[in-house]
Formats: sequence, structure tokens, C-alpha cells
Amino acid sequence: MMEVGMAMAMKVLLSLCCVGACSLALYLYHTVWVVPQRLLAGFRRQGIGGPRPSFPYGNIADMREAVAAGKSAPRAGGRIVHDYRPAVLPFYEKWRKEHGPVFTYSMGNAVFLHVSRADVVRDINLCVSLDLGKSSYLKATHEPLFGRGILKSNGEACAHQRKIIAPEFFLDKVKGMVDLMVDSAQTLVESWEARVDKSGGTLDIKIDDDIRAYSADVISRTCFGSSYVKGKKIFLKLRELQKAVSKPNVLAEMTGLRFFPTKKNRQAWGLHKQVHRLILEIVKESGEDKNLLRAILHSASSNKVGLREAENFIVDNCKSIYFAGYESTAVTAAWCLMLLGLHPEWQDRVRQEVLHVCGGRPLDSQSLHKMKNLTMVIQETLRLYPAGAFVSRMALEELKLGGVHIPKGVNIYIPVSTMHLDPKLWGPDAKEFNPARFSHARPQLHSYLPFGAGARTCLGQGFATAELKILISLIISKVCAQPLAALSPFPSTASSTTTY
Ligand code: HEM
Repeated sequence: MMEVGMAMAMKVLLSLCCVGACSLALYLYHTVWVVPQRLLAGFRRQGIGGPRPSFPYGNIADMREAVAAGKSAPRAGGRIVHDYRPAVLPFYEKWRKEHGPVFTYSMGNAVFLHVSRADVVRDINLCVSLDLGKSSYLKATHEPLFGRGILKSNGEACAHQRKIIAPEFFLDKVKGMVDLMVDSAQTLVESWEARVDKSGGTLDIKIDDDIRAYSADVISRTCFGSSYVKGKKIFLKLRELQKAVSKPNVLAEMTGLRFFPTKKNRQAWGLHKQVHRLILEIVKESGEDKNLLRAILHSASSNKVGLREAENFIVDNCKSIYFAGYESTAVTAAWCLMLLGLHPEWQDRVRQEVLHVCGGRPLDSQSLHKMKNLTMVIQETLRLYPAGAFVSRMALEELKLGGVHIPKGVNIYIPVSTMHLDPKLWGPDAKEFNPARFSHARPQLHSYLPFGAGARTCLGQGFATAELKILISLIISKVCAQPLAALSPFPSTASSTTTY
């Protein structure tokens, strides 16, 4: 009797397992294939095409294939061409040729609308609705890096964070930070001068790490009231964390495997904990200086939330600022110096301008404002080598932009370089370095996106521009920049681009 009962129980258990497995398979099939197919069909009805995805990874295999083919394609014979797209993102170029400037593709169950048509981009720029948010693609994988900080938040949470952070980067606040920035840049240039003197007059300097240290020092001192020495560990851990979460794991994202204690996940969680602890240490030691950190702390303490939530709010937003302001400025400075090295006529112009404007006096906010040639050089650098490869958005509700119906849940990606190198917008010399194009009013206003677009545009734009002008003007007034073009046309810092 007992044995019959056991056998029955086993049968019921097995049947339940079978039903569970079948339901899970059906659920996965529905979310990974049926839902994305429905979204894609909606675009096809509007005449928007794109490469055919395959189950379950979408177009990821096509992307890998195009990159492999690109690697074996002939290069431009040592000539520097200011267009990294065929080498880095060849699949987008191929699809754009096949399907036009607006097309779809998918990665796993995430559907993307790739947009490089000026009217759609303009509408994205002008859209202030909270229904247009940041893309949540790989949000879970990137959680240890960004948490719920401003870079990835949406809706009311984001509006609240922007309200706290934006005033700390208003023009008058940035003016008050100029002396600290000059001090950091001077330390860097003096260290180079000492090295050059020691070597007898000329020296090859690999600038990447030094420029990163400058950018980190500036953020640490101006925003957090601590020196780079204290902030250094945070930056190093954040870079490690960025590397740990940078390889997209679409399967983990779709299936929930991201919660499993795999080796990679444990590494990311460990680094996240360390950064969390380091930031709270800086908070404990922070003084009464009025800076960004104080504004974030004030907001956390006036929100009636528990200690843990308040701590997470502080840490996630500090991490976002450390991340947003560090690499992007260093990458831009490296590209700018390389371009000036390649174009000695512009280097001379900038040098003469700096000497004329400063006349031997220390740099201040007024002199920065007068440096028109340097401003144009930085604008042109950001056009040719934007630090953010894409402006990424997501339709949080159904939207209509530039006449295109975009269903809820679709990721919208604007390829910044494609907008910046479009000869229809910038003329036949779009791929050439010509800062003079910024000397007159720009008809391409909505298609120039180095600092992003519209309601989510970069909050540190004025801060970054001041920081870059100070660094470049001090370097150029003392040093003659020459890239080791024959050896390496690209600064290694600059080889990384980010999607915010
Ligand atoms: C040359 C340097 C920089 C470049 C090229 C740059 C570029 C960008 C881009 C492309 C975005 C995304 C905008 C969008 O999605 O529309 C962004 C966002 C942001 N940046 Fe920057 N950035 C730079 C420096 C900085 C600095 C120095 C800070 C602060 C210290 C900063 C703070 C932010 C913040 C807080 C956001 C998030 C805004 C939001 O999501 O609402 N950035 N930046």
C-alpha cells in the first residue's frame, strides 16, 4: 500500500516537473521570440526594414561575422582616416546601406531601432516626455556599475536626481572651480616639464594615464572635496568593475542567470561592495564644503527613507558622477592632443591665442571664454571622436517621433559618429579635421550630439569644456605636441568609447 502511494506521489511530482518545464519553455519562447517578432512586424508595416533575426540571439551572430570580415579587409595604407566605424562597427554600416537610415535589429529579446535620420533625431532632441527614457538594455548586467544612479534611472527618479545634480554644474559654480582645475593641470604639466628637463629637452610621453589622473583629480577635488589620492582607489575599482561587466551576456540577461554566483558575477559583486565602502568612507570624512557631495547628502537626508536606501542613493549617484566625468574627459583630451599633433597649423593658432589672451597671467574663467580657436578645436575633436558612441533611449510608452510609431519597450540608438560624419549635414569634408566649420552658426544643431540629446543631455558639459580648455591650453603653451603617428595613430585611452 505504502509503495503504491510512493509511486503515485512520484508520478504526480514528475508530471508537475514536466508541466513546469513546458511552461518555462513556452514562457521563454514567448518572451525571447514571439514578443520581439511582434514589435518587428509593427515596424515592417511602417516600411522600416532590418536584418532578419535568428532564434534565440537575434542578430548577434551577424554582428560577429561582420567584425571578423572587417578585420581581414584591406586598411587605408597607413593613412589616418577620421572614421572608425568600418573598423569598429561594420555591421551598422552594412545594415544602413541595405535598409536606410532607420532600421531595426535585435539582440536576444531586446529590439533596437537604429536611427540616423535627421528629422527623427531632432524629435528625440526636442522630446521632454518622461516616456522617453534611457535604454534598459543590459541594465541588470550593469547594475553593479550604475545601480539606480542618474545615468540609468528613468521617470520621476531621474527628474529628482537631475534637479539635485544640475545646479552644481551651472556656469557660476563652474567658474568657481577654475582655480582648482588650473592647479591640477599645473601639477601635471610641471611633472612633464621635470621629466623633459631630466632627459635633456625632448621626450616621448605616454599621456593616457597622466590625463586620466588629471581628470580624476579634478572631479575628486571639485565635486567631492577630496584629493585624487583618496579618490584614486575608487577610480581604479570602477575601471575594474567596468571591465568585469562590459562583456554583454545576453543569455544571462534573458534567463535570470545573472543572479547565479558565477565567477564573473562574484567578481562584479565583490568590486561593487568595495566601491560602496570606499565612497561611504569619503562621505564620513567629508567636511562642510558646499559641493556636489553635500547636495547629494542633503537630498538623501531630507528624503524620508531608511538608512540603506539613503546610502544606496548616495553611492549610486556618486558612482555615476565618478564614471560620467572621468573617462569621457580623458578620452577627449587625448584625441584633441593627437589631432593638434597631426595639424601643426592649428596647434600654432591655439598656442598664439593662449599666449595672447593670457599675456603671462594665470588662467581664469574670463580668459577661457576668450579662447575661440581652442573652443573650435575641442568642438571638432568631439565631432570626429565623440566619447559616447551612441545616444541610447527607450520608449517607456508608445511614442511617435519623426513620423515613426515606436512601440513601448523598443530601444532607440542614435549612432553619434554617423550623424557627425554625414556629408549631407556637414559638407564633403565631413571626415576631415576642420575646426573652422564651428566659426559660424550651425544648421546641424540637432545632429551634433557629443553631449547627448534633449532632456537627458550631459549635465557636466560646461564643467568638461572648462576642464579640457585648461588642460589643453596649459600643455600647448609649454609643450610641442607630436603624435607617434608612425607607431600608433590612436591614443590608447581614445580607443574606448562608451554608451551612456
Ligand atoms: C568631454 C567630456 C564629456 C562628454 C563627451 C560627455 C558626454 C555625455 C553623454 C553623451 C551623455 C549621455 C547624454 C544623453 O543620453 O543624451 C552624458 C551624460 C551625463 N554626463 Fe557627461 N560627458 C562628459 C563629461 C562629463 C562630466 C565632467 C560630468 C560631471 C562631472 C558629466 C556628467 C554627466 C551626467 C550626470 C550625465 C547623465 C545625465 C542624465 O542621464 O540625465 N559628464 N555625458
